[in-house]
Amino acid sequence: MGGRRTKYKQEPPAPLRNPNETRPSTKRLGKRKANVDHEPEPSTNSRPTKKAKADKPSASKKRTKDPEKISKVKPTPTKETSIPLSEEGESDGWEAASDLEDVDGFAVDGLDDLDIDEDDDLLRGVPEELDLGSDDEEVALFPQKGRKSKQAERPTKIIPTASDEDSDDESDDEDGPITAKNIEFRSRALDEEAAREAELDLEEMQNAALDASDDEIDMEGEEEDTEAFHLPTAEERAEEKNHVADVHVVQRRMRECVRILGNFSKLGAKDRLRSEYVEQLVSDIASYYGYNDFLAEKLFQLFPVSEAVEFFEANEVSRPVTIRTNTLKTRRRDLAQALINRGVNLEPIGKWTNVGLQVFESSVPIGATPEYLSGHYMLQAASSFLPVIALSPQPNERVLDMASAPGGKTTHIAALLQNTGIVFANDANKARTKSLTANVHRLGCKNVVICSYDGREFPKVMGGFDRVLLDAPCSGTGVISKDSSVKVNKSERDFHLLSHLQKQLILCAIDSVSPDSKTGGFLVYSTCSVTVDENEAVVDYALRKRPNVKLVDTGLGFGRDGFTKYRGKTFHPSVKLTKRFYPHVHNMDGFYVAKFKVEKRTKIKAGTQEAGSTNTVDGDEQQDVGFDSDEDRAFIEEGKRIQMKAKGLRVPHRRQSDIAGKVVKAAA
Ligand SMILES: C[S@@+](CC[C@H](N)C(=O)[O-])C[C@H]1O[C@@H](n2cnc3c(N)ncnc32)[C@H](O)[C@@H]1O
Repeated sequence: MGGRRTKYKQEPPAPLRNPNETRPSTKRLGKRKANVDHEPEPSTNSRPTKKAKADKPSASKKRTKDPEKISKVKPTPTKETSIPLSEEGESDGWEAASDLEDVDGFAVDGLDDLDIDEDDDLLRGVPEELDLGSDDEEVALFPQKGRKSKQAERPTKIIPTASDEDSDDESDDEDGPITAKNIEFRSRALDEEAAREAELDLEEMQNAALDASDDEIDMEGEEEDTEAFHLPTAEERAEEKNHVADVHVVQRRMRECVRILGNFSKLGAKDRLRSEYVEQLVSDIASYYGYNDFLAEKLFQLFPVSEAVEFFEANEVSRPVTIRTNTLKTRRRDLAQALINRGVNLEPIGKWTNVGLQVFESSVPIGATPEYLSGHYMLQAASSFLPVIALSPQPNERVLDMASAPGGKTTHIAALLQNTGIVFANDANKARTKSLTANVHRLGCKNVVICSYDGREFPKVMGGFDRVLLDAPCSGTGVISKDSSVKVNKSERDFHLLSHLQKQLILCAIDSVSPDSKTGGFLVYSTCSVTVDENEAVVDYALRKRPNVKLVDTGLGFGRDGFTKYRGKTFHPSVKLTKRFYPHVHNMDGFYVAKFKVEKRTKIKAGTQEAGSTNTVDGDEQQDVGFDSDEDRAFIEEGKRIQMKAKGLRVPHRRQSDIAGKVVKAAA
């Protein structure tokens, strides 16, 4: 039996890059699909699963068949054809490009109460990345080819489609192009595929027990390898930092650390601590994938050891290009047919959406087709459909999209409202509302009012909404494959400031929802970040500050449950109802979605409420968001300090220990 030891010995070193060299891009779009409907359990074993093995033949079959499929309709793009998104290879006529230029404007407009002053680079820096986050139309402008990562080779399908499996139904040729006639059939086939996947999952779970006993056997032989592996001492690590690390050495060391940490009591060197292996692994991950040490560690902590590596690997690969059918103008089957006729190879995304299409290859610029220009679809990341599906707006409702530019979700809401009711699409960054306006017009949304307030001004500006979406400004740690600058430009302080802003915004969003709504009374909070500070911690804070809200099921049907415990913090048990999405599990951007039901405020007896809470009055009266608890003091003081400085007043020096202590406490 080939144990792990044998596998590692036989495995030739994978092609590696020098971490100090520019990393060749691994981006190649739309080639891989995976299964969101049946998400795999976190892998703790690097060997291919049985399910994965079973998937392989159909995956390779698909690769060989796709070009033929296209050639029936249009000149065949080569297998290496990337997906042009516009004539020039960038977003021509596509607002996302201008969004990037708007970034500075956003920094000033969006966060001016949040301590922006001239020499506070960090505060300027934070928002610059925020809007790169879940901007829907920023789907990989330049699909590139290059090193195919381990993640890209994973055969697990994340977005299942009918044509991945042969159909028994001879009335529909799954290898043929999607037509108006067969698209219904193929959607049905997705359900069947999902059922088959469920069976495979079950089988895989049953086999896991057998695999575990195999591992025991493998481990015995592996001990020899452990002897050969030397974990550098602190001095050796310091010395190594002075040189360019050999990537082969780094890669082997990462593999060894993962393996040893998987069974530390047996494989760990007797004179070394587990934490030393972890420290080495995090440091190697940071240098190998190009993260700063702080962020590498922060992200590493979210997962079991071997899964963490999968997450980092997945961030090196582009997510599939996906589009959302604008049902105000067309139907998915008609859009699919129109694009197929233009030489686009596409398929429905998965059963969880009836408007999404995944684009595999295209011989035309997907961001400049006549269908695109006439608003038949939005280029939109699959993850970005999720908050609106969770929001589930109903016709004739009054909806607030509190941070809406460039409008991927606003236009989706407008479509679900079928152009009835009203959507207030707000964004603090005035410059970014240009692209929002353009998208609203292009998609033919007639029920949208665009405004530009700081979200923290709601509900003073207006309230009483049936539903509110807060797709919050965030660090973008879920979209690193789109914006790799996040890897190096986020510090601890960024996360504290962001988390604080998100906490302020979520309270304002809650207070903007009408508890008297006949049809709604819901808030959806989402981010394109995977950190707990920006997600569960914010949601938990809202639950504590607003006893009139409760979390409800998102209705999404997939995704990992939110953390209820994390690194010594305990959140409300209902935080489990919130959902996390990961690139390495769902093959979509990292994302977080929470759905709240807002109830009527009740009178709470004096003394039972934290200072700063607003939930002390009956009726409609909306009060200011209180931020006077201990938790907020550090931020308030920091804000005052910066405001004084901006006014030219003499500011007392910031005591380092004070700031670090208070801010860390506040964020805890
Ligand atoms: C993640 S993006 C929103 C993407 C958008 N929902 C979509 O689907 O296209 C976050 C947005 O929040 C905006 N923003 C930042 N701070 C804000 C604030 N205090 N109030 C309102 N909007 C804010 C940014 O300008 C940015 O456009």
